Amino acid sequence: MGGRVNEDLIKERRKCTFDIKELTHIIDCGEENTIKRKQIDNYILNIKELWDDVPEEYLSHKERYENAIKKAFIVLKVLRQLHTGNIQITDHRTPTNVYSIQDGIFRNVNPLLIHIGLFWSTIAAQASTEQQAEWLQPDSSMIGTYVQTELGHGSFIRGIETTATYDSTTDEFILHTPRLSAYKWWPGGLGNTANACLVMAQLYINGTCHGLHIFLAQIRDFDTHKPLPGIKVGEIGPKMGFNTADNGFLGFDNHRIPRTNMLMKNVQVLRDGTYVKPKHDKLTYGSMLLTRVTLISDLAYQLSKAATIAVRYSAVRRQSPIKSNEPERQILDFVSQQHKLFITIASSHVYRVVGLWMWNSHKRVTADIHEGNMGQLPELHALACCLKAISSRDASALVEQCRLACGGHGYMMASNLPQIYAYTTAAVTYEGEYTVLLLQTARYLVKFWRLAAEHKPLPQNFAYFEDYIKKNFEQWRNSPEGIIEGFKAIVAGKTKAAYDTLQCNLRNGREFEEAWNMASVQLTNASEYSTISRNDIEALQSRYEELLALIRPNAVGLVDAFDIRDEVLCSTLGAYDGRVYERMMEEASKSPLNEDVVNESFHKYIRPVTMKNKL
Ligand SMILES: CCCCCCCC/C=C\CCCCCCCCCCCCCC(=O)SCCNC(=O)CCNC(=O)[C@H](O)C(C)(C)COP(=O)(O)OP(=O)(O)OC[C@H]1O[C@@H](n2cnc3c(N)ncnc32)[C@H](O)[C@@H]1OP(=O)(O)O
Ligand SMILES: Cc1cc2nc3c(=O)[nH]c(=O)nc-3n(C[C@H](O)[C@H](O)[C@H](O)COP(=O)(O)OP(=O)(O)OC[C@H]3O[C@@H](n4cnc5c(N)ncnc54)[C@H](O)[C@@H]3O)c2cc1C
Repeated sequence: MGGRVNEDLIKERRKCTFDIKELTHIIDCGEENTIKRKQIDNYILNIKELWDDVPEEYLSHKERYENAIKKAFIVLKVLRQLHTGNIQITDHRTPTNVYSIQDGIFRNVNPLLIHIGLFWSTIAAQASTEQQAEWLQPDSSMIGTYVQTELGHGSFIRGIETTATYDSTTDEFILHTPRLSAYKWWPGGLGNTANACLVMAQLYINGTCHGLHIFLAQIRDFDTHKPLPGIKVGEIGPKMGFNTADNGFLGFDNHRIPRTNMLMKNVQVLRDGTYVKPKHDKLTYGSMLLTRVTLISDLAYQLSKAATIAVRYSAVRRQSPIKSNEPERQILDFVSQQHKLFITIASSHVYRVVGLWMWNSHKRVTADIHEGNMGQLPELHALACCLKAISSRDASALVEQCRLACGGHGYMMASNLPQIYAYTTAAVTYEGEYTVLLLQTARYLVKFWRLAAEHKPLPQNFAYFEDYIKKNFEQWRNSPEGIIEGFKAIVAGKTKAAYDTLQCNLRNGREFEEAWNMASVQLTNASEYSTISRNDIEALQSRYEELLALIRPNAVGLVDAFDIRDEVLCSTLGAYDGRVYERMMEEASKSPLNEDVVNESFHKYIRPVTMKNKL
């Protein structure tokens, strides 16, 4: 759409006091990455077949999927060309995320997300060298997905009921779904797209259960795409979001696969049925760990999208004067609006930095695991659980806050904020539900509190537990370092309170698991345990208000620095030129309800009633 840039946005950009490009390079982890990202954006944006004339909200459930799958395979082809062509992507999961352009292409989810993001990466991480050589061919016919959750079990995966029973007479595993609750339910791409999958199932050898293992199973014919005999597969129906992802269900009726289809890098079943244990029995959960780490950066990116839309809109939107004799003000001038929006910008930066840090930690710990050293895995798991849980919860709350900050127009699908919210809030549940993951972190913290309480040696990371017990905490200091000390006190105080409740429940004769359940609200909530006083809180509050005023002139510059193209933002409210009302009117004109001046329902249903007595 042509036209001049909104005057208020022009003024905002002139006011900015820092170099926007420099911040973009920092966000991208270097100018080189910015250049690479822009090259890829331009390359993909020039593929005309990837862009729709009709907004996808007007398509049916079936049409949405068909449109998305058409685009997904164009994107897959591009990806393969990019990997072999002039523009090299070496590490597609880096938090700089050159893949962000897909948000614009799909306005929803790539139906091949799990194929690319989980299926291939699980094979790469958990299959033996020989299996990888066979399965990871660039021209493979396999379109796969990651099949773990069942109708009856998602969080408590030890409860999974699908079985893989070794038959040594034929050298095969028999995959079986014993009852309705054991049907696989949810995997992305399973409904219509995938012809293969990685299945999490309970391994049985000679009547002994060895727990959960991952198996590669073909489920549809590579040529006809019909389900193989013994496979019942389909799509689960419309959801709050993710409607282009054809999430599916799957049941096995004694479906046979070769023994060599169990992922055997860390654990093996030999020809005679001998079971060779892994070095750590949670290595099978490795894909969940990696996805939790990756998600932190993805959620930071979703926050930057929501902030960009809401800040630009707030600079363009004028409503109400502050003083009655003045003209109406940009809504960005209201301090309460700044509070809603600037925290979203800040949170995006926080989770971007933390996501990068976690990404590097994951790389380091994985390298250690390759060398046989599992020592850092529990800490990484505890951190990934907590950070995935809070980043998803914060991100969905803040995206919703940005939507509300755009008033009624934020409720329009054309603002794209409802879609970003639906996408973001799903992350609170998938890949480990919020509370369930927080309880994993609590379990880790309580373990170290017990050591502290028993005056046993603690790792350096937990020295602050000892400080808390010895009352070595400093008085509150109103500074970044002081705030960190305050948080340490809160964690220590909260862990102590939960631990004490746990001990009290145990003393009262409860079994540990029951006592844990009773303490679980305390184990997941945070309270104020620091030495902060009422005066300190008031000082912090006024410092915060001063900072809002300092950020205000740079607000548009800060979101411009995220450098998200209009084609990715897909928002009438958030486009770079700020021509909000023109874009809204243009989008409205695409509604099929505007095709006829008088809709035919008038003649069928309305007129017979309203004109009844007059005919
Ligand atoms: C150009 C365009 C291109 C487009 C291309 C697209 C490509 C995109 C690529 C990348 C972009 C990425 C963007 C990211 C977006 C991603 C979107 C994702 C979409 C949706 C995916 C959803 C997938 C799923 O949901 S899969 C299913 C996930 N399910 C879960 O997470 C289940 C949760 N439950 C559990 O994990 C477990 O049950 C549990 C951990 C809660 C408990 O397990 P348990 O009962 O076996 O254990 P215990 O509680 O008894 O604990 C025992 C012991 O083990 C430790 N433990 C547990 N887990 C782990 C672990 N993972 N690692 C290490 N240790 C572990 C635990 O701490 C205990 O230790 P103790 O010492 O205390 O005994
Ligand atoms: C959009 C989307 C995509 C998905 N994609 C995939 C996929 O590709 N592959 C796949 O395998 N799965 C997928 N899933 C499934 C997802 O991983 C699970 O839904 C998720 O792990 C939560 O499990 P659940 O549904 O069993 O929830 P539940 O565990 O039934 O949660 C319900 C409630 O019970 C509480 N609860 C459960 N256990 C405990 C406990 N021990 N202590 C305290 N409270 C507890 C929870 O906190 C929650 O409040 C997807 C889900 C969604 C929404």
